Amino acid sequence: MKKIAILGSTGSIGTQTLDVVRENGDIEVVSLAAGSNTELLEKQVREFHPKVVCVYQKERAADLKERLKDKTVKIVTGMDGLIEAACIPEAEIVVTAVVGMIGIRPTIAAIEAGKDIALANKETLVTAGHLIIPLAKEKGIRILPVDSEHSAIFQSLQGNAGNKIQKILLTASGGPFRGKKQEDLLNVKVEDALKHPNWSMGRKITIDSSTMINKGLEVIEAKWLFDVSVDEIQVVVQPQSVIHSMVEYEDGSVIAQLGTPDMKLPIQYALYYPERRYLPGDRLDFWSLSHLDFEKPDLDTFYGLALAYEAGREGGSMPTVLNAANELAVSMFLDRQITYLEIVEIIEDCMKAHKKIENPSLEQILMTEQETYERIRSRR
Ligand SMILES: NC(=O)C1=CN([C@@H]2O[C@H](COP(=O)(O)OP(=O)(O)OC[C@H]3O[C@@H](n4cnc5c(N)ncnc54)[C@H](OP(=O)(O)O)[C@@H]3O)[C@@H](O)[C@H]2O)C=CC1
Ligand SMILES: CC(=O)[C@@H](O)[C@H](O)COP(=O)(O)O
Ligand SMILES: [Mn+2]
Repeated sequence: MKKIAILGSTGSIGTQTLDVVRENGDIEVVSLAAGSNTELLEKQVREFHPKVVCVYQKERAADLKERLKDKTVKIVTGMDGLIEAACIPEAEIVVTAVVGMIGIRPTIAAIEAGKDIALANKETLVTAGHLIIPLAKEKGIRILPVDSEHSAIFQSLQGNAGNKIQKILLTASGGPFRGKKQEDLLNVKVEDALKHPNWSMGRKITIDSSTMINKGLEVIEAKWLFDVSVDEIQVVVQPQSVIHSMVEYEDGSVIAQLGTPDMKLPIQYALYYPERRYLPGDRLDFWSLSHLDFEKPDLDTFYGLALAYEAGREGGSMPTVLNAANELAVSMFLDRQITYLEIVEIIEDCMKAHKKIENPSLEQILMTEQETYERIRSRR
């Protein structure tokens, strides 16, 4: 039995990971972690019987203890608890499906403890890729991509070890506002931005897709995962989200991975790599799929993507500023404290004001995060 830990088990990726576990029947879940959703954590503990369960918010721990008083499960909380869930000795693979750069410390701790990482939590690699990738190499652990595009690239690289990549073609749906101009986005409501055309996902990433900041984060994520520069990554809008990404080799061959938009595929591929298993669900039907479209991204309207390229080129602490500013701005937009267009305005303002640190330590990354939050809060 393969043994896994799931950080972010109550979210979109976390629950789909548990679907994959349930459908296969040969994976043991040894720890679970979430932020505050004790109701769902209780159900998950009763179904999957982990040894450790973490609820990050300390004020929710008493509720979880009460709910699980008849069960023999260790209940932990806070950052120490999240790290304990990530480092549980039994786990071979840690699925990092928490949202945001809160994932940095447990991911680093899990790598140090020798765990393979099935990585969905892109914000961790965006902000701390320069620490995580060398550490993973040093410890000889695998970082298996879960993000659909990165899984597609990883799949397109199979059997091509040693061959030079000419470029990575990172596909984007274009989000719900594809084809719109800045002036069309003045009055965007939260509900409009949460309508992703193809994927059902958590709220934060869905907003990120609508601004195309998600694609910007993915460019930086791909830079770290595949050891390329951001300028070797070309974003291609593919509105149907059927081509999940592609790799162009130096002989001009382009290898792609295609499929229906279903995150269970990359999750299962990461958990069983290099094995492919049967996955129930819809299949692509090329007789009814009449056409596929391709477009160049509109970097004037979606200039957050251009800012992400800039942050990726600059490196150092700049991607942390991009990411932290986005995390706070998106949560403020979701709380209806700022307008839609202010999300990217805030990111640009924070990046302009930041004095870059070349090779930031973990402490400097977390300090930069706090400084970015303080700058945004002092705007009001
Ligand atoms: N959803 C998708 O299809 C895809 C997601 N990703 C990436 O995967 C990650 C997760 O996304 P998604 O599943 O959509 O997000 P969700 O918002 O659906 O889920 C987030 C999860 O993280 C937990 N969480 C939040 N804060 C903490 C904390 N401080 N400590 C522990 N757990 C915490 C939440 O717990 P609680 O429920 O208690 O708040 C929840 O389980 C993101 O980085 C996203 O970019 C990448 C590709 C596709
Ligand atoms: C499913 C997944 O991996 C998301 O990151 C998805 O790619 C979002 O879609 P867009 O950012 O392309 O709109
Ligand atoms: Mn993606």
